[in-house]
Amino acid sequence: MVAATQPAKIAATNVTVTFGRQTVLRDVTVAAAPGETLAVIGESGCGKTVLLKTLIRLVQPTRGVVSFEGAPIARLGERKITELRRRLGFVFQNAALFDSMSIADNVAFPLRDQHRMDREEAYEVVAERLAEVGLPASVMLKKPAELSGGMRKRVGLARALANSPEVLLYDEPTTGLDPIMSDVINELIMRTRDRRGVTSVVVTHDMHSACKVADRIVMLYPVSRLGADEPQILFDGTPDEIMRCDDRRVSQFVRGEAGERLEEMRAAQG
Ligand SMILES: Nc1ncnc2c1ncn2[C@@H]1O[C@H](COP(=O)(O)OP(=O)(O)OP(=O)(O)O)[C@@H](O)[C@H]1O
Repeated sequence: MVAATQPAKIAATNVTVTFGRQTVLRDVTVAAAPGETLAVIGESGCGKTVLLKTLIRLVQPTRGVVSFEGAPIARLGERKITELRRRLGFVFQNAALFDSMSIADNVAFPLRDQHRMDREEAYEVVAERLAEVGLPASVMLKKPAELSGGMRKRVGLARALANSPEVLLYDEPTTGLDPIMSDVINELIMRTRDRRGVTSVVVTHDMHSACKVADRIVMLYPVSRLGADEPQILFDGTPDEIMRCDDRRVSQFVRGEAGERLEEMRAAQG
């Protein structure tokens, strides 16, 4: 349930991010209410991952404010930001597991590193988290290379859940998976929201996944393709509304049509 009267759990307000001469985010405002699942969609390179990294201060905005429960995070010292990051879980695009560590040690990592749990205590939590993502305890002793891509993604989610975060940030959770395994991940995202009441931000270019898991969808467009006064957020609304959106750039993305990209390719080929 989305509580409209509470401040946003996590928000970026009028955020601009520039690397050298390239502006990747331009005056972007997005907010996730407590318990809400927000999907951020858009074509490759439009700045989705940069937005996610900005929300957890892995990238500093050139302008604008990122806030957590209404409080700007820019002024937090290193100790406070470490405390805040413990309240967030990050599910990386490629699962980002340590190859040389067992699955158990990968999932236990935040518990041992941040909570100073001993191995035995941490492994009890690990077994619970693995069960929560539908993996048997028998995977604990395996190495990441011994698992399928879908299993590794689930281990990545189990690790993000280790600290019982209040906010989960997912970077392309279904990329590279077959449709069945993608749906398993979608179901896990929804189940995690329902069971734990977490706020979620899901970056994806998988429209099916966005429509299934999200309460609200925000679509970004690459700054390089925009006019000087055009907003970078082309759409902000529900999955039902995006299906009826009459902005050609939005409907082409929703339907997976190449549109003017084909014309550009033909022009480049002469
Ligand atoms: N640290 C960085 N330094 C310089 N440029 C960067 C940095 N991080 C990202 N970029 C650039 O920002 C742009 C947006 O990248 P980003 O990874 O956010 O795209 P995306 O929308 O997530 O794409 P994809 O769907 O392909 O993952 C790209 O042109 C990328 O090269």
